[in-house]
Amino acid sequence: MRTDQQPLRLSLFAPDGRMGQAIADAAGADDEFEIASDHGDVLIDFSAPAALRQSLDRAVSAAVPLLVGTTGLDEGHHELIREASRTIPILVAPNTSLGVALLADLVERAARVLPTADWDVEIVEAHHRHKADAPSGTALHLGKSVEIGRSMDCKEELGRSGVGLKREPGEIGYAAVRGGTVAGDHDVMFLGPDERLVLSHRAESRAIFARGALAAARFLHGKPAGLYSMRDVIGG
Ligand SMILES: NC(=O)C1=CN([C@@H]2O[C@H](COP(=O)(O)OP(=O)(O)OC[C@H]3O[C@@H](n4cnc5c(N)ncnc54)[C@H](OP(=O)(O)O)[C@@H]3O)[C@@H](O)[C@H]2O)C=CC1
Ligand SMILES: O=C(O)C1=N[C@H](C(=O)O)C[C@H](O)C1
Repeated sequence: MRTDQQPLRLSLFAPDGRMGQAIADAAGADDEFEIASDHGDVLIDFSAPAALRQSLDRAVSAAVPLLVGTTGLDEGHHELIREASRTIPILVAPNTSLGVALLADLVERAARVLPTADWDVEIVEAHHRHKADAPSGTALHLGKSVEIGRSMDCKEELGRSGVGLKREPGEIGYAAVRGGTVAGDHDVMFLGPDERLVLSHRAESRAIFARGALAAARFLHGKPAGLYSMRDVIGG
C-alpha cells in the first residue's frame, strides 16, 4: 500500500483488449491500484496506432499522465507524443516488462564493446498469431539500443528474400515469427568471428507486461511534464 493509503486510480483507454484485461487483472490483485470508471490518476493506452491521437487528447484535457504501450507507432505519432509531453508526463514503452528494460541496457553495452566491422547484429522475435505489427516494437527498440551503443545509425534489413543479399557491416537484420499463443520472445544475436553472443528474453505470459505497466503508472504519478521511458522506471 502507498504511504498515503490511497490506491492509485488507473484509467484504461482500451479495457477490452488483451492487454487492457491483463492490466485490470494485475491491478485487481494489488491493493495499491484500482481501476477507475472516470478519469483516474493515470491513463494507460495499449491499443492501436490509429487511436493514439484520441488517447493523447484525453490525457491532455484531463491533465493526467499517460502510459503509451501501443507499438507500430511511426515518426508522426512520436511527434504528437513529444508535443503533448510539453503539457503532461508521458511514458512510452514498447515493452513494459522489467526484463526487457534491463535487456536494452545489456544490448547497448554489448554493441558498444563489440566492433561493428566484425560483429553483425540480427534480431529475431516471435509472437502470437493475433499480433498486428512486425517487427515488434520491442525488436525495433532493441535495434535502437544497438545504434546507441555503436554511436551510429544502422541500416534496417526487414526480412531477407531473394538473391544478391550479401550482408553489409553495420546493418541490423530483423526476422519476425508469428503463431499460436507466444507471449513474446526476443533474441538479439551478435555474430562475430568464430563466436556468437545471444541476449534473449522470453515472456511467459502477458502478466509481466501488465505488472510492468503498473510500475510505470506508479512512476508517472506526480512527475512533471516530460517524456519518460522504462529506463527511468528501473533506474541506473
Ligand atoms: N508495451 C508492452 O509491453 C506491450 C505492448 N503491446 C501492444 O499493445 C497494443 C495492444 O495489444 P493487445 O492488447 O494484444 O491488442 P488487442 O487487439 O487485444 O486490443 C486492442 C484494443 O484496442 C482497441 N482499439 C483498437 N483501435 C482502436 C481505436 N482506433 N480507438 C479506440 N480503441 C481502439 C481495441 O478495441 P476494438 O477491439 O473494439 O477495436 C481493443 O480493445 C499493441 O500495439 C501491442 O503491440 C502488447 C503487449 C505488451
Ligand atoms: O503484441 C504483443 O503481444 C506484444 N507487443 C509488444 C511489441 O510489439 O514488442 C511487446 C510484447 O513483445 C508483446
